[in-house]
Amino acid sequence: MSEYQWGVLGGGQMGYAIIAGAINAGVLEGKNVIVGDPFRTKEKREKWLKLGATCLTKNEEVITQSKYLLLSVKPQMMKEVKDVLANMKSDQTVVSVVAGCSIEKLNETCGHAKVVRVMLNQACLIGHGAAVLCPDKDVPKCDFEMIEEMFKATNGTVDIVLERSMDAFTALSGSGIAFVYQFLEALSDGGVHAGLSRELSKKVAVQTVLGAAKMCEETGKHPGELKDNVTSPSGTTIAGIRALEKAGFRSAAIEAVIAATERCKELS
Ligand SMILES: NC(=O)C1=CN([C@@H]2O[C@H](COP(=O)(O)OP(=O)(O)OC[C@H]3O[C@@H](n4cnc5c(N)ncnc54)[C@H](OP(=O)(O)O)[C@@H]3O)[C@@H](O)[C@H]2O)C=CC1
Ligand SMILES: O=C(O)[C@@H]1CCC=N1
Repeated sequence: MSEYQWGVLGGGQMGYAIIAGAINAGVLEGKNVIVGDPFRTKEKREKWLKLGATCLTKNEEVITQSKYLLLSVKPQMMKEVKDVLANMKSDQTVVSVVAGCSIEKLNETCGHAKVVRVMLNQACLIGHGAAVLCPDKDVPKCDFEMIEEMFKATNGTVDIVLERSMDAFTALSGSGIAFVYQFLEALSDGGVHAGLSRELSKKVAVQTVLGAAKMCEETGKHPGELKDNVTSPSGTTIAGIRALEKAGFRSAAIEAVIAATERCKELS
């Protein structure tokens, strides 16, 4: 369990998912977390207080008191926080999840701090994220191991990758979970159209997606092979697959990842 102080700059969706996930997984304690955010709503502050974290509106105080700093502001907000980040010291490490923000840019912005770029998705809240880490060359081994341990506790997969692939991972993992949510919603809409109750349709759609993902993971088989196993000649599945193909389903999914990758490049 990390006894070091973790600072968070930007206590929104992703900052909360990462820290709450680590606390839930038992690798971090709320009392070691200090969050800098405007806290414009009472609800947001209360969510963090419930974790045992300290909430501050002065980012300077968060920076001076943190060994590790989770940078989780929106890319467009980087200019608002650059003055405080410039004061960071060489014994501090910034862990940035900011889409499209390169290690070079982080080094220019974060004073003398060491830098690790991370991408993942919000399922880290429940220990099922898909994380990729990209440490800068000068990150001390012990600091990187501490960070890696935290992300291993909150993600189903953790890989160390080259920085040039970060935009694609942002699309596949960070945004990809939303594409799956859309598919899930559409699947349960289909069930409702076929006469099922909304509640039961959603429940079965969720379990179906979960089951498909588990089958891919546990059998190690190609999704295409698993699909073939389901598809009886002249059966129901091939009728549905024909409809998906007619609507350009697979191409739409590919285009979604390409569009998100391109947008990530634009953000940088
Ligand atoms: N959302 C996701 O699933 C993922 C997001 N990311 C990345 O994480 C980052 C955060 O995204 P997300 O959590 O969705 O965004 P949010 O808007 O939910 O979180 C950003 C937070 O920063 C706060 N904030 C605004 N100005 C400041 C400031 N000057 N100092 C400190 N905090 C400030 C915002 O407050 P307020 O709302 O009041 O302005 C908000 O709470 C982004 O860079 C994104 O690319 C990466 C992977 C997945
Ligand atoms: O939509 C976004 O820009 C962020 C980055 C990845 C997921 N959400």
